[in-house]
Amino acid sequence: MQKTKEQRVHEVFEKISDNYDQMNSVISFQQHNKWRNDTMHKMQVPKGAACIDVCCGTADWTIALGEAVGPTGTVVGLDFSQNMLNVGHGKTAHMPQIELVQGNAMALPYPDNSFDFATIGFGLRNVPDYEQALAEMYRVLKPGGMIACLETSQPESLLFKPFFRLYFRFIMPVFGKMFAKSYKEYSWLQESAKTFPGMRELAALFSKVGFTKVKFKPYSGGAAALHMGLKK
Ligand SMILES: C[S@@+](CC[C@H](N)C(=O)[O-])C[C@H]1O[C@@H](n2cnc3c(N)ncnc32)[C@H](O)[C@@H]1O
Repeated sequence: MQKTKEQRVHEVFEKISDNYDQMNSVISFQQHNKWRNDTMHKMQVPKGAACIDVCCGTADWTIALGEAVGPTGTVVGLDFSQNMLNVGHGKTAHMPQIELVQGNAMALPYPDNSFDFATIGFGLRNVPDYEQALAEMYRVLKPGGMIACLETSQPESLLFKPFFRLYFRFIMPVFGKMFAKSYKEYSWLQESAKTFPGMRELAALFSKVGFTKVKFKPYSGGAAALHMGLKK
């Protein structure tokens, strides 16, 4: 029987967890830290806030949120890959405000109106239904709560387009092979990036789910983009 997208993605991340952090720096040329720092600056997360970081992986964004909310706040990092979470546990043991939870982005195990901020970093393109995952984040946010999504995007400049296509098709999987001996797994990353909606299309999906004041910002020529919005 053919595997579903969800099963395939789960296998990929269970397998590459040990090398993920190192690979992430290499394939984004360290840019992912800059993108996240800029996003955190825009979010202005106050001390004491309640946050959820969906598809948290090895917990880098979860940690940034944990630092922002301080000891009086709470941050849930949620991911369906126990191996990715295990790497995250090692990095968050000294931060009691962080709880790492195994769960599915398609059905968040929290009541409506639970969080002030919901983030998803390079996770949305991996889920089987983007709209359902965004609707779940909308549901668990409190009214006035903020969503921030960092994801690969489609460069809009004609100059960049062919470069990105070549990079994703040929260069990124070779990095994968060199560092993680997982050529096949990293091919998945390029495959999912290729079919992910462009910035404007994704912004329209945010609005469709109910978010207001939807804004987006391209990073690195549109290799990635930040989308933000508020729950009514
Ligand atoms: C590319 S990693 C991103 C990790 C982290 N947010 C970061 O920026 O480094 C994508 C993560 O999404 C998780 N994931 C994919 N589909 C999921 C789902 N349906 N529910 C929960 N986690 C999921 C994977 O296990 C993986 O850890």
